[in-house]
Amino acid sequence: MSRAFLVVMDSVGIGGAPDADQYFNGETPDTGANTLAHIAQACAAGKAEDGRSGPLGVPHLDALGLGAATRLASGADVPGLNATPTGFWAAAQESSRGKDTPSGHWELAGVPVPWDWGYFPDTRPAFPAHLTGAIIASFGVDGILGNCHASGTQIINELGALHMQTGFPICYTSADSVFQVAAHEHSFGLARLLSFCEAIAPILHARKIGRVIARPFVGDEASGFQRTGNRKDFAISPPAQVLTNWVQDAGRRVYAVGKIGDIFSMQGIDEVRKGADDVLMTHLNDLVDSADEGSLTFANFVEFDSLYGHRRDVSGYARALEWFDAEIGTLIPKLRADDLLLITADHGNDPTWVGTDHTRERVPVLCHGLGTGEAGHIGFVDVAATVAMHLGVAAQGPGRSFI
Ligand SMILES: O=P(O)(O)O[C@H]1O[C@H](CO)[C@@H](O)[C@H]1O
Ligand SMILES: [Mn+2]
Ligand SMILES: [Mn+2]
Repeated sequence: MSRAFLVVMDSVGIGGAPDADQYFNGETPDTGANTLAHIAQACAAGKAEDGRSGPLGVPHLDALGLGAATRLASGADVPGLNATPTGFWAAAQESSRGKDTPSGHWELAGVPVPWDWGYFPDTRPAFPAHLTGAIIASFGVDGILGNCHASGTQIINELGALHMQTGFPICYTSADSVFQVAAHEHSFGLARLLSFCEAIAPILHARKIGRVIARPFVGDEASGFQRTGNRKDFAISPPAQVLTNWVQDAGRRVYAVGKIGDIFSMQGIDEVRKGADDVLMTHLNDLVDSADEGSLTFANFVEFDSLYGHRRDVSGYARALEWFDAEIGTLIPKLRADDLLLITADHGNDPTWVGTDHTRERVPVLCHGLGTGEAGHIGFVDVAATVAMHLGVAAQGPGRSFI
């Protein structure tokens, strides 16, 4: 029985979203944002030389169709990515009204978001007084810090010391539908932070805020503060059965690598493997070696987004792409003849753009195991239908298989 490996490169957009003018970083619309093309252009111009050098080197992704998909999506110049694809590729457009991780993943898994997400205004305070009051009461603290839009790494450096003095959690949001809580793992307590976030999640979910995210950190004022790997997302459940349910209901095994379990509130998932991206790559390789016949492995590699996109770090993003590409180059030869490897993304996060938020973009769909060809422009939902078709399980919802 054939197996499928669905791999999301978090935030590796390829520009060209026709509705980008409806999405913003601050006051600036996302029109023209193009994560992959702008990184490739910066590399070719010698402007991404920190820890790497020269044109963007992603030959394995390019051979699958990354350069071709980017040119189709946006017409952009993609220096260094000039391969004639030997994979099967497409450029996918999102219909959900949201440029966040759950919206992108749910739609890739076959279910566009049927509602409008709740957001907090970019004002100070960002949270309405009655919500802040409910949160303070639920936490059993005398106040909160932050109460604004922020970049998570910046705000812990600004408020980490005050947080340790007062014991007040740092609450912040972004252009996404999120309520984030940063607190010190030792002075505040990791278990306390997690139970706190779990307790307030229903209040936020009722307002269609997609996720409450615990953001634990360590360190001190003298040496600086660092976030740890103990982040945890408390997300609204998808509104309908998704690809993972379809596969599991057909009696197949579903493996989640990285934060997929959190994104889908564990719906349809049998086994979770977590860690930093290098650890996740080891898990993915192990699953290529050992995943059950007929199974789905669904993986998310988040560090493109969390370490480099939001931080507007072009060199770092390029290094991550080059690392990922080399890893994929060693993984592909280990796949079985009837395996499908489908590599895609959930939204953009152009590190050359203004602000620190995601960017509305099309995404690449790069397939190994379907021969050579192209599907042109497709929808995110068609990814789920295609994976289901490959596995021989029934698909639901609006997606159409491109095989
Ligand atoms: O700046 P940090 O805390 O990484 O926040 C980012 O992470 C959130 C969830 O992915 C996004 O909404 C974005 O704001
Ligand atoms: Mn994402
Ligand atoms: Mn993000």
